[in-house]
Amino acid sequence: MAAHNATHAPEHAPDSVRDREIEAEQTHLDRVYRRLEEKIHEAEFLMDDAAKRGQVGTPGALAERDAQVFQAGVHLHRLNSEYEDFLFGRIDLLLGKDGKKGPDGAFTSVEPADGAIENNRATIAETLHIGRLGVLDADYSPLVIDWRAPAAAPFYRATPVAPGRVVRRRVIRSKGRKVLGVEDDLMRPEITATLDGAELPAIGDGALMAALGRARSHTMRDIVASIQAEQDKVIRAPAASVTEVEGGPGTGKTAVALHRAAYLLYQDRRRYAGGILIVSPTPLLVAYTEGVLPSLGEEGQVAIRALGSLVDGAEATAYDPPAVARIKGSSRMQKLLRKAARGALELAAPGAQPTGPAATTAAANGHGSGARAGDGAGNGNGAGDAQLSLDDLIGTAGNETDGDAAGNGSRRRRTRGPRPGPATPDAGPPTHLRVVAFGGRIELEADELRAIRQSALGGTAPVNLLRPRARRLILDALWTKSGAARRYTDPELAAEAREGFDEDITTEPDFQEFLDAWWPELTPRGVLAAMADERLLGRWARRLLTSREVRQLARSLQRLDRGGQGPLSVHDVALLDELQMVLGAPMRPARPREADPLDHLTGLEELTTHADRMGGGRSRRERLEEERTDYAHVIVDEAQDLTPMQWRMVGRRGRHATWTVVGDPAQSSWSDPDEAAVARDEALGTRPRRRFTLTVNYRNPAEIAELAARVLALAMPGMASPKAVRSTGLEPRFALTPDGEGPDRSAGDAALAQATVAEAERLLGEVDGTVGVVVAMNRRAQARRWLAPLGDRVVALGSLEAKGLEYDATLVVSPAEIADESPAGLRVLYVALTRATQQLTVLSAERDEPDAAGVPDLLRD
Ligand SMILES: Nc1ncnc2c1ncn2[C@@H]1O[C@H](COP(=O)(O)OP(=O)(O)OP(=O)(O)O)[C@@H](O)[C@H]1O
Repeated sequence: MAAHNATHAPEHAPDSVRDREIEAEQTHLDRVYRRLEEKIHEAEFLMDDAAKRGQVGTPGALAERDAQVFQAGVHLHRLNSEYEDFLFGRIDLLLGKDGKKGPDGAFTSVEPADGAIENNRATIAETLHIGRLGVLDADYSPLVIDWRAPAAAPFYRATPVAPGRVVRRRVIRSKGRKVLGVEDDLMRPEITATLDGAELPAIGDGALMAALGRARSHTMRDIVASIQAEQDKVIRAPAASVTEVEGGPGTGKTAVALHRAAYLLYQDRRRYAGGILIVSPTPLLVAYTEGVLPSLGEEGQVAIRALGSLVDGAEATAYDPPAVARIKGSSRMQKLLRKAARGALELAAPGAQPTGPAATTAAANGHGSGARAGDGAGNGNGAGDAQLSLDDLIGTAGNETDGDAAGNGSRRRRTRGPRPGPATPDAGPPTHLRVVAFGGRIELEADELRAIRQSALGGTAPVNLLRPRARRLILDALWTKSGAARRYTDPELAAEAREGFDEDITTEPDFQEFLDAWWPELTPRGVLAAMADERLLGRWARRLLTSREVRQLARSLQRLDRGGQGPLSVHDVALLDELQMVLGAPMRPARPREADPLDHLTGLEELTTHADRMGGGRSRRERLEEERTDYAHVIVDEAQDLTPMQWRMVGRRGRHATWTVVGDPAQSSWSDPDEAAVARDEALGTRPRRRFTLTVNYRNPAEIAELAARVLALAMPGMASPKAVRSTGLEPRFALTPDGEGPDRSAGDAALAQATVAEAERLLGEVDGTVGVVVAMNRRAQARRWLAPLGDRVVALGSLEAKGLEYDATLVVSPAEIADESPAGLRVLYVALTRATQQLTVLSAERDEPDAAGVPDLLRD
């Protein structure tokens, strides 16, 4: 049921009635604030009392005290927060069918009692006020119902078709403690209802329209006062599975996703506090939306992260052209990265931790080891032939030899030349290992070392975690070559001798250096940097990428230095995450994923809980961070844009999670949706799925939606566009600019700049709020320069950056340029055309082939 005809806006009531109704709501709000003040005093007393009780008591009592302090603190913090509209709704209801009340004091029945309406007349039996938090009066009657409580559901769900008990739904607008206005929707316009003997009046034009008409700012507002029925179903859907939501532009997918997070926290705070991750496509969308949850009273409980900052220490700042993005996002990268990680081992330095030099030479003093080995083999049992003397231990790199050191059996550390610094890729890994033991040399040559490496790499375990296995294989090989095993008939003695042998070798710093160089600890950034070498990449990418793709990929990675430092793209970040898995050691977030609610409480920052004190010295924050490499619920916004590699990255964060996935295939900027669908299925696993579709466009006026639908028909023939909920009577405007692609490109650009600025200025004069100017990605920087003088109400955006955002007015510059950017260009253009809440201007260059009216070819009927 479409929301725009789901509510009946009432006739205008006279001002005196309006004033009286506002006055009535003011009286209620005053009562609520008086009660809140009482609650604040109670909370303060509780905290004071708890602090006085100090450290005394049993562990159980202390834990209980901590819990009390925590609860009181959270409550206090919330009550003290300045909400613009703490109380925002009211429903007037008929008597319930069974007359039963729930724990919040409200009737539970959805349906009215038989006989509640007679001859189209009825009496209001219950009035509920809805707010951001529940507040009970001293006698436990509900003063305000939390918007997420079951009793509040009819506020969102009731429609004239299925009104249930609701007669009138009212949205109350307030600022601080002052009620500013009310907007009513009648769910049963055909009946005359009375409240306390007086007829129930209806005020205003309907809450939804009032909300939609407001000017947009740089941050998104919550929609708690006007959530529509189809949206409410998604918000309150059970969390036990995967909730998939599709809907066109402006249908409220992002808004619904955010409100769902708040709802889940309300439903099961113990499970979800700090454990919900919202993945957003861009930092711009994160910045736009991150104020919504705090406005719903959920400060610091949900991690909202952009795809480019999901990984420890990485922050995407660079942009990959579509062809490169396509390679990096493709699931072929999985295999390629595994090969690259294994291949990087051969390079000694790329990917190696830059700690410690590679062992290109080595010598050991052998004292401790020789003595110990001797003790073990000789002393105890007189097995004279067991004189193990580990004299020297040498690893060599390249063609460097250590004949002297090996030959003279010196027990002193040799004097060396300057030790090598951190290994460079050119140095290569050591190719020999030489140990002098039992007075003779034991050597492992290049092919033997290679065979050992191959054998160690045989499994699927992470490369860095295979090092101990490789070390063991080396020791086995050295022991076998020493022939020592043959000298022992007694297995116990043999084992003892072997133990001594191993210990002597492994405690030598030079052996450690050899290992560091031969099996370096690889880092994701290092491996990525190694892939910038086209020749190596070509080897690793055999049968996976074409030679053209190899060239494109290698070039794009050349913006990183050898350690892998340098600007990363959003696609590189997913590769780093994959490499982290291939190499081993789980990623940790750089920043805390969630703020500890305790930190927000004035005066409580210093407080430690009993659990903290018992927690082995780790802070509460540290424990929370550790717990949250895996989330309890993952919400993916703009899911249509995730590449296969990004799905893998996000999937790893929700292995045990339930999911909410919202998106619109028609807005996908990823070129191969089928490949992404496979990766998405893998990430979501076999959990049952619940699907919802949102059908009403709350953002664009019908005039703009209609124009965008023409591009939708080209981009995704047959796909239905959502129904616009309102119309402004303002048709989109078409403007022309001289061609930007002529022989003198700079002259063309100057003309484009002039036209862009002029149109943006015109729009600034037309709307109160923001103006978004959308250009092709490669014009981003240019457009920012052009528009900088116009102030911060104007924002210049590359086409891919516009995702999810909205502006009062939008200027789309050269649709053809945007559409030609990538194979998904038409869908990206569809996104650009659906950003405006009020006015749209399309500026064409010659490339757009505009007609006489200035309408570009792509947008003609
Ligand atoms: N029930 C509602 N009441 C008031 N405003 C609403 C409602 N639903 C959505 N909106 C508003 O409509 C606009 C579009 O919502 P939102 O950005 O969530 O849509 P979307 O489906 O994510 O769009 P897109 O796919 O284009 O990113 C926002 O300004 C949002 O606040």
